[in-house]
Amino acid sequence: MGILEKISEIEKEIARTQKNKATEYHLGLLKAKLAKYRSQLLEPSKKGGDKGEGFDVLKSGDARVALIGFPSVGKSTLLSTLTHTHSEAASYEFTTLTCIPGVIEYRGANIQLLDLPGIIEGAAQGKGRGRQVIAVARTADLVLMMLDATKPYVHRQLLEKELESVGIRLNKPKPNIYFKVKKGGGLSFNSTCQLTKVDEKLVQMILHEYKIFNAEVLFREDATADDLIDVILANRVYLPCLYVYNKIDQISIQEVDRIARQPHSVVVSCNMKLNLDFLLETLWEYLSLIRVYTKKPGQPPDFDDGLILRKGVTIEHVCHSIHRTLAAALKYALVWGTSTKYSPQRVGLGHTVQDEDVVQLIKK
Ligand SMILES: Nc1nc2c(ncn2[C@@H]2O[C@H](COP(=O)(O)OP(=O)(O)OP(=O)(O)O)[C@@H](O)[C@H]2O)c(=O)[nH]1
Repeated sequence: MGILEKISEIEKEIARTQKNKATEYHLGLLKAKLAKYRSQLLEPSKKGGDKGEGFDVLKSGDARVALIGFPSVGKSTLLSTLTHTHSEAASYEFTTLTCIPGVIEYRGANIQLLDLPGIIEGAAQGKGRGRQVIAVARTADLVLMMLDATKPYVHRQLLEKELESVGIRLNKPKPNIYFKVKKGGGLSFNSTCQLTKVDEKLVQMILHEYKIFNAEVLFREDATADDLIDVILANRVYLPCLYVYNKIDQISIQEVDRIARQPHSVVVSCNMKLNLDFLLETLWEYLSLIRVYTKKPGQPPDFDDGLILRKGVTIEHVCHSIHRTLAAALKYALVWGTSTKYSPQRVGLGHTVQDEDVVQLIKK
């Protein structure tokens, strides 16, 4: 019997067992067993055959959100409330074993939401499956860090540290440092502003640490040594992060108010369905999604089937998202909406569209 089957057996038995004084020990034992098997699943297998089991989830939909958080913060509850994929929620820890893709359908977009197992401390060092958790997070467009509003702030710091140590940078732009390894000529070091955190010597020492002796380095901002290292390693992932504080039904209104005012933070209660609309709106905003509607000549726009795109895209992207040959065949486009001065306006491939624009494509 595989671990997953053993777990499901125990789960069934727990569900069958009535909760009372007489069954207390039995239940306790079952839960302990369950926890043991579940923690085994969290460890990397020696045979190296644990690649599957829910972690290789295909990227689908218009955007992908990695849900990250400690056990029992309410991730499963959030998933089952917002998506159509059911994930078992329970009052004990480590309910979520596999990474179950749930899809949020919002404003016509499919936002893939991945429910990852609660990260444990030290996950970045390769302990348990935390490593894979982080691998999934790296492929996401956004990290949704779920926190328990009743728990201390240190939880958030721990998670941030975990992500940080595997090279994930949250809500931080890529350091504005130009860096290029050269074949010869030593180090050419320059900056366009005053540097208060590093100097040439430090930069040189860091580079030597990576066995780089010839390079061109240009600081375009007052960056730190850590920023430089990020640029040298070049394998960092810069992701927006939304902190979602759940269980606000358990804390005072003053506390809710204080948390809600923190940057990148949304307060919710999954159980009581409080503020979930605002969470979805914020998610949409953070993912930079827009909707563009197409219209055939002489017909009303198709508002049921919009195109889901990212902020900043042009008519060319609109064409590509319909058919790859369309851009080459385009004569011009007519656009109605906030991106134009008047509606309709005749525009070319380079025109940037905005949310809710209506586009009519005229072919040559
Ligand atoms: N008071 C309160 N409890 C909540 C809320 N949301 C979830 N819970 C409870 O928190 C417990 C854990 O919820 P889950 O959704 O299983 O948490 P999880 O993060 O998926 O936990 P793991 O699967 O162990 O990682 C359950 O008993 C939920 O009923 C909420 O908004 N308020």
